[in-house]
Amino acid sequence: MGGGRKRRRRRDGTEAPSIHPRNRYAAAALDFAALAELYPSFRPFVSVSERGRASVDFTDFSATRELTRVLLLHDHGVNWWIPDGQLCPTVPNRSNYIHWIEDLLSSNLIPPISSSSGRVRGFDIGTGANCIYPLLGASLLGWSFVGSDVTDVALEWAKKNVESNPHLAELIEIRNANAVSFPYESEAVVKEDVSENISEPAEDAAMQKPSILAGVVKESESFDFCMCNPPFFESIEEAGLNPKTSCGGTAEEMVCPGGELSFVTRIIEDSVSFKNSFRWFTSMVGRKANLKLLISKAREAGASVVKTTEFVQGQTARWGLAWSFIAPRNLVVRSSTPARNHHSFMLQGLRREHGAFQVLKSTEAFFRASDLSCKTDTLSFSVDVTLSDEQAEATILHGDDYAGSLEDSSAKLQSVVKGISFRITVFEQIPGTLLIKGSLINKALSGNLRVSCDYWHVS
Ligand SMILES: C[S@@+](CC[C@H](N)C(=O)[O-])C[C@H]1O[C@@H](n2cnc3c(N)ncnc32)[C@H](O)[C@@H]1O
Repeated sequence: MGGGRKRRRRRDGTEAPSIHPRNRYAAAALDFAALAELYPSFRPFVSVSERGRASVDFTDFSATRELTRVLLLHDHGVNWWIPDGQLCPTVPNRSNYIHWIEDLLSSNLIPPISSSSGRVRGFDIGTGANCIYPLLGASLLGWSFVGSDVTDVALEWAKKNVESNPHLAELIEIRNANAVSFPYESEAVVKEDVSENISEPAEDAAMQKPSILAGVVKESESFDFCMCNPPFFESIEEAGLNPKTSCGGTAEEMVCPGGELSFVTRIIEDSVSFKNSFRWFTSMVGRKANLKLLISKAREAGASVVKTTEFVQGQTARWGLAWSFIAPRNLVVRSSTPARNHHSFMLQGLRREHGAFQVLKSTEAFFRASDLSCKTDTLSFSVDVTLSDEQAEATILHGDDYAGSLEDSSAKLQSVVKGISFRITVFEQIPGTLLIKGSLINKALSGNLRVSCDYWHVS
């Protein structure tokens, strides 16, 4: 629907995160006019400019909700509704988190948990009235879910949204985390970390805090993953207010004492008791400063693997944090090239305490093993990798993503395939965190070739 999406760059020149390539909204912008044509109830919310451009007023909650409703129905076959004021999810944004989990599950880094059946099973902490992650995960990928929440309205409407979809109903169970409320044991740790920001007395709040995993997950249960879009904010004023959109969201949905740092810290603390019951623990995180703190907390808690990503989320940055306690399956360096014009590789099994130098040497060794020529500069911590003309031609011309016939593409590309080389640079950010960047040396090729690297921290 509509025109293609362009890759965006930030002011500092780094590439902004892009929509997940498997996201069904990755290829083209939403075509509001076409949706309005198909769904009369959506028509009043679409205005058309003099130039014929259809748009939706995202500051209008009713418009945002109707768009979500028609997208879920049209693209996912899901019947859905929420009452006024409840948090209204943006379907393309929420889909990115689902696909990231799909990537985590399909990676070989850690083995499946022994009790996993054929069907992927997830736990959505704070599923909300909208129940969006279970509905998307079940309809897109056939996953089964337990979705938990604590408010009456969320529990009632999440159940309604499941029941309105008999084809998915068997896959989704909604649980009340309030039913197992008890004082939270590790409050001292949370209080210490966030005390400056807490807006109400932490001890009172602790006495009322419902459980997150403890007591909600049953004893013999196991899950492939948990996910969470936590209440990000410490006060409703802070939640307030993106004037550019109206996605609703009540105080119960958006706010908790200590904000997301406290909430995700509690998930991390709970995860220690459930280390053998979940393959991956994950959460969304709204602030980069919190992401760094939470990475450290996951490591301190003994996670064997910690992984992060950045999500495309409109104007707002959001991150994904994943951790696992399961021992990594293999200690190897391996490549993964889903499309030949996207040259990506993954460094696995490097010990966490390995510094930039060892990572640089592993990178070099990986490319040498693939018969590529490498020049390492230990002063700038970079390795320049050059493909022979034959390797370059094979890389580009057989790219799965390349549009057009092989003959056409061959003619077009002969002039540009010579001399592909790219530079991998290893940066030490905060101690214990390495950033590995791949960039093309010949910028003229950037339309045809992408280089990326994931570095898996393993302790
Ligand atoms: C930001 S909303 C997310 C809703 C939905 N998952 C989404 O992405 O739109 C956070 C949800 O967490 C719920 N919540 C708060 N504390 C919880 C707890 N201890 N266990 C489960 N859910 C909780 C809130 O009621 C709210 O519905």
